Amino acid sequence: MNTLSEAYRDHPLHLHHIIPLDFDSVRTVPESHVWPPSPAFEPDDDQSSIPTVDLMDPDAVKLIGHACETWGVFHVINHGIPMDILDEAESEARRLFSLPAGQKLRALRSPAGATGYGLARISPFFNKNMWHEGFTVMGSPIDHARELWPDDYQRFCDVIEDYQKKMKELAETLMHLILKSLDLSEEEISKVVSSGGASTALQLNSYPFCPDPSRVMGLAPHTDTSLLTVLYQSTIDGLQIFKDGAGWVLVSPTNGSLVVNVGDFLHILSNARFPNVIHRVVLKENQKQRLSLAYFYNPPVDSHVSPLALNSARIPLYRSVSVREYVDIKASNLEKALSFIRI
Ligand SMILES: C=C1C[C@]23C[C@@]1(O)CC[C@H]2[C@@]12CCC[C@@](C)(C(=O)O1)[C@H]2[C@@H]3C(=O)O
Ligand SMILES: O=C(O)CCC(=O)C(=O)O
Ligand SMILES: [Fe+2]
Repeated sequence: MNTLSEAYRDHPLHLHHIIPLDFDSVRTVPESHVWPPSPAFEPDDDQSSIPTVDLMDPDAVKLIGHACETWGVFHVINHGIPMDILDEAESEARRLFSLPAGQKLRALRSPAGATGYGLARISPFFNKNMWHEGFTVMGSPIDHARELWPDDYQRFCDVIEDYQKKMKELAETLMHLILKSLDLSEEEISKVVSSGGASTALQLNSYPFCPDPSRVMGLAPHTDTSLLTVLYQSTIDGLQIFKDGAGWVLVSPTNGSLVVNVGDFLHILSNARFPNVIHRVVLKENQKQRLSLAYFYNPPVDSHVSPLALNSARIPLYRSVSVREYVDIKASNLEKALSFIRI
C-alpha cells in the first residue's frame, strides 16, 4: 500500500463526487456540467514567454531556477524519456478511457481510497461537474487493472510501471537542479530527494469530446500539492496557467516536450520564491478527446517540509508541516491550505 493513499483515508468522498458522467451517452451538456460564463474564459493565448529548459544545456541550473522563479512552469526538452515510452503510456490511457462506462466503474475509486477511476479529487469544492474523468495510480496498478481487464491486464501494468520508473528518475534530476539553483548543499538536497522515500502518484486524465465546449470546464483552477509535477499532454491544447498581469496563458504541447510545474510543497520549501502555479484545462470547439498524464513527485509522506531557501532577512514565511498534515489540510481547504501554515 502506497502510504500517500493512506493520507487521503480520513477524507472520504460521496459517490456523486467520484462517479463520472457516461460521456458516450450524452448528446447535449447536462445542467450539472454547465459552468457560468466568465470573462476569464477568453484566454490570452500568448504563450510565447513560457520558458523552455534544455536539460543538456550547461547552464541548466540557472535556467531552471529562473523558470521556476518567474513562471513556476516550463517546458523541458532533452529530458531523456524516449518518445515510444510516452506514446505507449498514452495509448494505454486511451485504451482504458475507451472502455464502456460500466466496465470503467469496476475500477471506481472507493470513497476513502485514492487510486482508481473517478472524478478529480477537487470536485467537492465546485458546484458544477468538470468535463473530465481520471484514473489515479500509486505504485502498482495491478489491482485496478485486473478489475478492468481480468484476462489482459499485464500490458497496462508493464507500460504504466515503466512510465512511472522513467518519470521518477526525471523528477529526481529536475529536483536536484532546482534545489541547486536555490544554493542548497548536497546534504540538504539528498534529504529532499531521497530516492527510496519519495511518495509519487500518476494521474491519467481524459477530457472527452464535448458537444458544447465553451460552456464546460475540463479541470477547474487548482495548484498541485506536489513538489513538482511532470505533465505529458500529447498533441491537444487545453492547459492554461494563470499569470499575474497576463491572465490565463495557454501552454501548448510541443513535440515530445514535457511540462513541469511547481507545486505547493516546492513553493513552501523555496519560501515562496517559486510560485505554485494555478492552472486549469479548457475545451475547444470540434476538439477530439484530450488525454494527459500527470506525474506528481512528493516528499516522503512522513517527512516534514519547511522553507529551506531563506531570503537574506532569513524570515521563514511558512511553518514546518508534515506531508500527511498538509494533504489533510488541503483535503478540507483546497486553495486556502497555505494560509493555515503561513507564519
Ligand atoms: C497525489 C495526488 C495529487 C492529486 C490528488 C492525488 O491523490 C491524486 C490525484 C491528483 C489530482 C489530479 C487532478 C488535479 C488534482 C488537484 C486532483 O483533484 O487530483 C490533483 C491532486 C493534487 O495535486 O492535490
Ligand atoms: O490535463 C492537463 O493538461 C493538466 C492536468 C492537471 O493539471 C493535473 O492532473 O493536475
Ligand atoms: Fe494540476
